[in-house]
Amino acid sequence: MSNVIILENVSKKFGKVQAVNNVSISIEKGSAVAILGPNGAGKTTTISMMLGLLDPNEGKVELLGKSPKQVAVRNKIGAMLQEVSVMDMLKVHEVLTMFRSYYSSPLSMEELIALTGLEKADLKKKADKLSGGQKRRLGFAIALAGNPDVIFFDEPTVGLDTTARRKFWNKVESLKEKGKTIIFTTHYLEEADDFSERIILFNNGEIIADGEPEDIKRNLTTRSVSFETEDQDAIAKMETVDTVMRCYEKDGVVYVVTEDTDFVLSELFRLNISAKNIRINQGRLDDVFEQLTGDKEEAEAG
Ligand SMILES: Nc1ncnc2c1ncn2[C@@H]1O[C@H](COP(=O)(O)OP(=O)(O)OP(=O)(O)O)[C@@H](O)[C@H]1O
Repeated sequence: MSNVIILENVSKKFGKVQAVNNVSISIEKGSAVAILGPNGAGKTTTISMMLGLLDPNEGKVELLGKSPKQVAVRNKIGAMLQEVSVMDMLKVHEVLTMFRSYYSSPLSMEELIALTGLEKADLKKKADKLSGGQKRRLGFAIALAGNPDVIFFDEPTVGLDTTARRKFWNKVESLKEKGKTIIFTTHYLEEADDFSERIILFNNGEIIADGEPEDIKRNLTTRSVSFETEDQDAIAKMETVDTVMRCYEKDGVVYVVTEDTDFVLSELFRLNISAKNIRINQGRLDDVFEQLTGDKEEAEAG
């Protein structure tokens, strides 16, 4: 399969801040990729370089085999970025007509409405009179105006309620089915897990994990054995077991964090700890994320 985006050893500095550090990424045509990471990890900077909106200090960026700045490339991409500034005095249908005119084979107004969930009544409103959710839909429609092959979304669902979020992702699913390549950043791990087949996890300007959501979860999260027990010494006993990383109690349940849940289970029986409701828990990606954010805050606090 061909790559639509290639970043080779790309770095970007803002003054002394190393926003992106020696990042290499190839993205295949037709894939849906989530760029995930805590605040300030370098996600927006990376997307901006993919789009040719920022120049890297080092490294090479190719979009559809060319420089992202070429008009022929721009004609085939669409982007919904965090700050949408549209001409406020214009009505929604005027904004869309204007954007459609920039492209050689734009989507029809009807298709744009159907794909983005804009209501017919919204079209007559002035852009600055739209609600937050409606503005997002307009941003979405602007991104799709040129019927792009590659679509970028930078935190597209921030501030949307659950229903609006679900509707947005249903629409994105339909774009995926049409074979579009989709790249999005998000803070919502659930979204990355549900709507991408690949997660690229950023931290401090570097890629710290890249793979299928399942693999990322398996590799980055730790598993645990949990159980309920009357045994007051259960934690002390389990802490002596090989492979156990830590033990703690929460809401009356003892958690034993380990990479080898089979071994911990056998030790639980060997040590004669009377336990009920025994479970094996796959760690959650949210925990990894919280840990990364926590590490960063600790580092910043000195
Ligand atoms: N124009 C700029 N000038 C100076 N520093 C910048 C600029 N843009 C980004 N940075 C810095 O570069 C780093 C990466 O920022 P970036 O916006 O790429 O992160 P992010 O992962 O998108 O974060 P968020 O999730 O908060 O949007 C941060 O330390 C940020 O403060």
